[in-house]
Amino acid sequence: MVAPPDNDVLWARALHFSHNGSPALTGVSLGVRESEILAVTGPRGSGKTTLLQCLSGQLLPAQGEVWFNSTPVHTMGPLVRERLRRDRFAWIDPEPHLVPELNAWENTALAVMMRGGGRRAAKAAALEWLERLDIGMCARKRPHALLQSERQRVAIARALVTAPSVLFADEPTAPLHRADRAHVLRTLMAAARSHGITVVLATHDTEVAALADRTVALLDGRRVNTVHLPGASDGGSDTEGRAACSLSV
Ligand SMILES: Nc1ncnc2c1ncn2[C@@H]1O[C@H](COP(=O)(O)OP(=O)(O)OP(=O)(O)O)[C@@H](O)[C@H]1O
Repeated sequence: MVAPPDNDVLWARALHFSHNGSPALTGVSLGVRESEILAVTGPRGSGKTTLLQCLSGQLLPAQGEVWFNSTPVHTMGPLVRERLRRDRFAWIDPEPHLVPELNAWENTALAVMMRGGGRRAAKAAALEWLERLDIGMCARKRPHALLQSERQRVAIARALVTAPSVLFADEPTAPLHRADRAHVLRTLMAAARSHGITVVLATHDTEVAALADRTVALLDGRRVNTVHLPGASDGGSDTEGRAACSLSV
């Protein structure tokens, strides 16, 4: 077992995964650099979600390795992986999954309290993030009283409020309208950049992928190419440089 390169916060080698015998990933390798925003693109069924689930320790690959910093994730037991996900990672689904009995700020603050944060500080951080995502006025509403797009903003606030090391976002703006989508994405990306959060973003939308530093494309569970964005700078053998990008909230 060889440890990953130092500048990769996440690193995967030759991942294979099958869902009930049908292959979803067949030999995918990639590295994600610290504070990088990486878009994983590909058509429906190409393996994007499965790749994010393997990288985040939700699924164990049948073959291959996943490393977070210098820690092997693929050899961790379920409890250690769970703790890693809770303490260092965050996840945004295409559909918001909120606790129906809790209002918007409580749903958001829950992520902080699960990491051991106090209620008062958790509430303050939650309200700040809801405000930043333009849903401060919904803070006391329960999920059933919110629009789908508002619920998704709450889910995004909940993911950002803990300033995770890595944010996995699986089609995070799928339930939003076009205008909403751009604003929420820019907020998400700007927050990630200002807090140094590494983002792995699954999307089949080229406009969304264009906001990332780098794109990795999948087709039928394999990597097919890498798009270099204008401004990518380094020229080594692995030339997937980081594009200059300035976004503000
Ligand atoms: N729980 C599951 N059970 C069986 N097959 C699955 C399951 N999840 C995914 N698959 C299959 O694995 C393959 C990869 O699916 P995956 O969801 O990772 O792709 P994707 O690129 O994220 O697709 P989408 O954009 O539709 O979410 C597909 O063929 C899919 O049908």
